[in-house]
Formats: sequence, structure tokens, C-alpha cells
Amino acid sequence: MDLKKIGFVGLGLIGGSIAKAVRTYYPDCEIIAFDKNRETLALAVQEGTIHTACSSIDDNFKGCSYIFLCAPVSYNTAYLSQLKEIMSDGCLLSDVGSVKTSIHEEVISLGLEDRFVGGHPMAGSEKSGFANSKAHLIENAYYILTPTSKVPQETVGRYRDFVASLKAIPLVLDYREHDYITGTISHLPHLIAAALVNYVHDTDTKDGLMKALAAGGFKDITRIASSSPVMWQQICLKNRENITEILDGYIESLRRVRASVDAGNEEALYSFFESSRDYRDSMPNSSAGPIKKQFALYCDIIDEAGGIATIATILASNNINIKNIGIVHNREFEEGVLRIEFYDEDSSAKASGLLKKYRYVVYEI
Ligand SMILES: NC(=O)C1=CN([C@@H]2O[C@H](COP(=O)(O)OP(=O)(O)OC[C@H]3O[C@@H](n4cnc5c(N)ncnc54)[C@H](O)[C@@H]3O)[C@@H](O)[C@H]2O)C=CC1
Ligand SMILES: O=C(O)C(=O)Cc1ccc(O)cc1
Repeated sequence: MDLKKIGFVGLGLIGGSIAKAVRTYYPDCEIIAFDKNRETLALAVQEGTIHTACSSIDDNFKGCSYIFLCAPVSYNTAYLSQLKEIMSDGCLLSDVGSVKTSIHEEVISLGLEDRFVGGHPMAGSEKSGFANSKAHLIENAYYILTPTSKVPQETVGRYRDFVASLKAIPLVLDYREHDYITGTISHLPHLIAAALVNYVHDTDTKDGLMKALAAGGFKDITRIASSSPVMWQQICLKNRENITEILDGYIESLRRVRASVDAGNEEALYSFFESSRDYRDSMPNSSAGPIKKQFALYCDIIDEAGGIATIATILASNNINIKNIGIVHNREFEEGVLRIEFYDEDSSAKASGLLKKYRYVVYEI
């Protein structure tokens, strides 16, 4: 694929990750970016991810093959009119926003329909900012594309191939269907997680026992409550109608289970948990999808200088790549343990065997 120049507006977790993937797979492609945060741009230039840091959406964006809008959703929509004035013929505009209808409506009203393919990588995390971006963030994740009906099929096909070349899995959807689906499987869970955390905050005992005792289950389902408030504020504002309807349906389902609990209905309660277990267990256990499977193990480590380095050396000398490594202090591991995360199941299994051979105590959780 002959790509000369790609532009980014917003270079945080997602923009930065896509830029890094482009840098990896298209080393000759020029990358330019505008972000309202100057430090982000300086870091991206310093790390060699981008060539040019732009102080606004300026003439540097002329000549781009693709321009990615990667700021929070309302800002992406607001920038369209500025981009319309600058983008060259042949430039395709895309975004990565979690909501699609609002940007499609603005694209239609600005007459940009033949130049816009909406995009949404179903990958990410509760972390934000360029510093947390990674070239492989979108790898093996679904990447939803919402082309308008006026973009030529050939252009859609080329964009689809481009997304696949970054190792993501493209999937074309209608933008309205996208917003209903993500409203249920992504926006609702973020609201539930935030509401649950706020509920614990508001009802905790004076000495904060709930916070202290909150264990694995609570932490599993509330990880995403640590996400960017501005990003989620804008998602809720832009997907308001879907989210309201979905919340109504969900609150109704909570009312039904409340009635079963209140009535002591053994059968209803059993079948409630049985059906959720069966459906959850039937979900594909691959890394594709917004919640990526993590391949991690925990290992007791002697508290002495060089302890982590020794383990890292053992793994590196056996060609096992570490994705993340760090000491964890929590109630399950009073003394603190080392958590090592890998890129795949195979590496995790090999590392476990190897560390056990070196007489480390390893926990696979
Ligand atoms: N965080 C996630 O897991 C995912 C996020 N998305 C979507 O990606 C987009 C970006 O999200 P993240 O990268 O996670 O957020 P982020 O907070 O990591 O990055 C946003 C970047 O945009 C910049 N920015 C904010 N306002 C701006 C403005 N007015 N003009 C120029 N730059 C501005 C920020 O300085 C920051 O560098 C959002 O639209 C979000 O809906 C899509 C998939 C996953
Ligand atoms: O961290 C997670 O599990 C997520 O759900 C990340 C995420 C956030 C927003 C999106 O539009 C898509 C994915």
C-alpha cells in the first residue's frame, strides 16, 4: 500500500496507538499530528512516532492520504468543518470515536459523505494518553467501519485492507446499528461500573471498610470506572437516546431480580445465575473484542536488589517477551508479589514452567 502521509487530530491512547502501528508497518509513511496538549506532541516527536507536530489543523494536513480524528467524540465532530477546508482531493477522513451517529449526521450536513468512513477500534483500556499508547493495542481486535453510502466500494475496500494491515479485524456495520450495539456492550457497562463505585463511595462505613475489603470480583467489574471522565461524558451526551432506552431495559431487569430476591424465589434466582453463567461461558475466549484476555502470572519475589532483573533475564534469555511487569501489593498477596504479563498464552505457560524450574513460587490466576 502506497501511503505517503497520514494525519492525526488527537494523539492519546487510541490516536497514539494507531500512529505507532502505522510507524511499525509503514516505516516510510510521514506522520503528522495536532493535539491540544503540546507535551504529548513533543513526546511523540521525541520518541520518533510522528514527524511533524502541528499547532492547529493547518496546511500540514494537505496531502494526507488518511486523516484520523482521535479526540473525544464531540471535538471530533466539531473539527469536521475545519478539515473540510484543508483536506486534499483523494484524502479519506476517518475517526475512532465510540459513537457514530452524531459524526455521520455532521458529515452529511457538511457534504463530506463521499470522503468519510467512520471507524471504531473495539480495543482500549481504562488508561488514557499517548504515554499509554502501544502499536499492538488494536492487534487482533475488531475494528468497526461505518462507511457512508456515498463512499465508493473500492475506497471502502482499500480502507478495510489498511485497517487489516495494522493487524486489526475490520467489520463493516451501519452507524445506527453500531450505536445501539456499543450502547449495550460498552456504554452501559461503563455506566454500571461508575455507578457501582460511586455507590460504594456513598454508602461505605465511616472507617472505609467497604473500600478496604473490596476484592477481586468488585475490582474485575469496576476496572473501567477508572476511565477518562471527559471521554465518557461526551459518549453519553452523543449516544443519549440509545443509552436512555438501554438503561431503562437494564433497570427493568434489575427490578425483576430484585423481586426474586425479595420473594425468596429459589428457582428464579438459580435460573438467573445459571443462564448468566452459561451465556458468559459461551463467549469466545479469544483476544478479539474490547476486553482483551490478559496472560499474566504472579510470582513470589525475594525482596532484594536485582530480584526483578534476575527474572527478566531468565525470561529474555529464553526469548519470552514481557508485556508488563511490576510489584503488586494488595490483600490477596500480603507481602507483595511480582505480576508479569505476556503477549500470549503460550509465553505465559512457558514462563511459568521456566520460573518453577528455577524454584520460584508461581501463581497462575
Ligand atoms: N479509550 C478507549 O479505550 C477507546 C476510545 N475510543 C475513542 O477514541 C477517542 C480518543 O480516546 P482516547 O485515545 O482513549 O482518549 P485520550 O484521552 O487518551 O486521548 C485523547 C487525546 O485528544 C486530545 N484532545 C482532547 N481534546 C482535544 C481537542 N479539542 N483538540 C485536539 N486534541 C484534543 C488529548 O490531549 C489527548 O491526547 C474517543 O473518541 C473515544 O471515544 C475508541 C476505542 C477505545
Ligand atoms: O477497557 C475496556 O475494556 C474497554 O471497554 C475499552 C473501550 C472503551 C471505549 C470503547 O469505545 C471501546 C473500548
